[in-house]
Amino acid sequence: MAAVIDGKAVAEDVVGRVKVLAAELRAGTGIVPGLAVVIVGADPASQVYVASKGKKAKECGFHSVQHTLPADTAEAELVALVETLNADPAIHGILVQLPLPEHIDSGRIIQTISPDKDVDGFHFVNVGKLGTGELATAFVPCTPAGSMLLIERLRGRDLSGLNAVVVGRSNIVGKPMANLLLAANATVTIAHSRTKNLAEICRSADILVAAVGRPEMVRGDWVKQGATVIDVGINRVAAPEKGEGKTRLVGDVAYGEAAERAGAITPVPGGVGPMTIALLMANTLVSASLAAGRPRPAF
Ligand SMILES: Nc1nc(=O)c2c([nH]1)NC[C@@H]1CN(c3ccc(C(=O)N[C@@H](CCC(=O)O)C(=O)O)cc3)C=[N+]21
Repeated sequence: MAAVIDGKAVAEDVVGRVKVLAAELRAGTGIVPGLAVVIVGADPASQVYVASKGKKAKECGFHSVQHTLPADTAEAELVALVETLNADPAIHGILVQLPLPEHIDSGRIIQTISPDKDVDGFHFVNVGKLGTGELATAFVPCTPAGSMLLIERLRGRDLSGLNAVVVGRSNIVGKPMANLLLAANATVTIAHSRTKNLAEICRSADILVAAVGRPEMVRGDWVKQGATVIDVGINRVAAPEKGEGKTRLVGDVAYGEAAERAGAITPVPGGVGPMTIALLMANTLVSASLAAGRPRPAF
């Protein structure tokens, strides 16, 4: 049976370090890390995530602001808000919650965020740095960065000789995850919905990362004996066994089956999700430290 990777505990560990470093920064320079979260529209799931980001930022001793804009906000207005935040010296991290309403070009909004405040790591400058291995100065997207910290704790920082398979090719998770694994010397395959022999390719993985957004798509017999399985999926599905209209969260991996073969596996919830928020705090602390002219803290 697989060891369960306690993402919540590792996230608390990361947040604990952020708190200490934020207090040191404040004592040494008077600078308080500032995080601005922008949400457009009232999607209930998005509001829950945004609230937990604000709560965690306060817990870290950060200056935390939230801008909630109506769903019909014009693109130009959102651009103007981002430009104001870019120019605000009290703000070191800007996160515009995705997805945005259809009438707004999210690419344009992301590229408006100053690369120095792009704690999501979505700006071309940060994507390019990650792609060229300039990890020492990049902001790396929080979900892959958090997943990588979990992998590091289990398998070390050097993944030479190990096969890693990433299922999913999004700009937010799949592609940056593959780049991080490659930077750690793993042999990396990116698989996706059009891949032939998906099960067979997954079975070659010593490290299997599932980020497809399809509930329980990765089955137990896709998992190599002893593999490290990182489940990035968060899918809300009906749970009639809990009562009428009830739901539960499942990942992109069929957990019970996969746990019989994996060496270690992340649960959902309590795996990658808490790490995503912890790395957002870490990125904001890094940004504030750099703005203060201090060396970049490592996580
Ligand atoms: N610009 C942008 N950056 C993001 O990082 C971003 C975003 N937009 N849009 C939405 C997604 C989603 N996301 C999550 C973060 C934490 C949990 C999390 O903490 N989940 C917990 C609890 C889940 C629950 O109970 O609902 C867990 O997995 O244990 C989940 C999802 C960040 N996102």
